[in-house]
Amino acid sequence: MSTPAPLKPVTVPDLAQARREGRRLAMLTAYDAGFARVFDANGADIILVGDSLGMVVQGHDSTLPVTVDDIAYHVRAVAKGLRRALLLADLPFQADATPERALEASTRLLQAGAGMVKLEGAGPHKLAAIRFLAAREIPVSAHLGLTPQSVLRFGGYRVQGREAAAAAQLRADALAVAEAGASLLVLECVPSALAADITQASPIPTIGIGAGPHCDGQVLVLHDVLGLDTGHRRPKFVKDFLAEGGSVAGAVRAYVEAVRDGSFPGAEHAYD
Ligand SMILES: Nc1nc(=O)c2c([nH]1)NC[C@@H]1CN(c3ccc(C(=O)N[C@@H](CCC(=O)O)C(=O)O)cc3)CN21
Ligand SMILES: CC(C)C(=O)C(=O)O
Ligand SMILES: [Mg+2]
Repeated sequence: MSTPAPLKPVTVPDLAQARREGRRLAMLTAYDAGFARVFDANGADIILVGDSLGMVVQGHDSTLPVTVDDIAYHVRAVAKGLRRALLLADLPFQADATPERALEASTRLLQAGAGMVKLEGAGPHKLAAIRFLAAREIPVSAHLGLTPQSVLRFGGYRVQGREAAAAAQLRADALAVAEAGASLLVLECVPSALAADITQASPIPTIGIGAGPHCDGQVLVLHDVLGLDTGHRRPKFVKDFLAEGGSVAGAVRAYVEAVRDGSFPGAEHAYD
């Protein structure tokens, strides 16, 4: 019996380095130490404690009920399972309503074990929060396109950026979040051509979910990568990797491999 070789943990600068080297990033959500451990051991680069937990763990039909306490609880659990992957934590609904609230929530999440926080949108308050956090040594990921915390305004979970004006706004927002200091950008449910254009224009790496194959990485929710029925409508962009992987570990290996070699997402998982 030998102890496993020490793993080099994924750091924030590694994200930009991966993009420069053309290595795609594979990200998954996890909510507990058990899954986090298996995801980490099988190659996931980033583990997200997403506010999607409101839907897939708590059973709500939106992410709005999730609190900072909820995210912090799951961050503590997930952190115990990680050796290599970067731990990203969502700022839940209204935790980013003011820069001061965002700083307090983010500090708690970093102290609970996260390495970066993510917030949705690029409105004036959101850009101010990104700027405030980045200036205070808190790595930030932005999240644009279908931002689930905007579900009441959107009137449902709809593809974003289909019209020319909306696409131009999204492109401008992507540049603005990077300028404000974000180090990563999640693009959710946008047409593939728009995500490709934004990825090319963006100074920071992009991670797609329902954003086609031309992003610098991909993310899926744990339940979706394993084909679980969550009781909610199954989005077009998900793929059940358990079928081909044969086990949870095998599913993660298949997902990571497919992201790295560019075979996932296929045209059937994208919007045009
Ligand atoms: N299990 C799960 N997976 C997710 O990816 C996810 C969650 N839960 N909860 C939080 C948000 C909500 N998300 C969603 C939910 C529904 C659609 C959806 O039904 N999309 C339609 C688009 C219809 C259209 O405008 O054309 C689809 O058919 O894919 C997309 C993203 C993504 N996030
Ligand atoms: C789907 C991803 C990007 C997310 O924000 C979440 O899981 O909450
Ligand atoms: Mg989220």
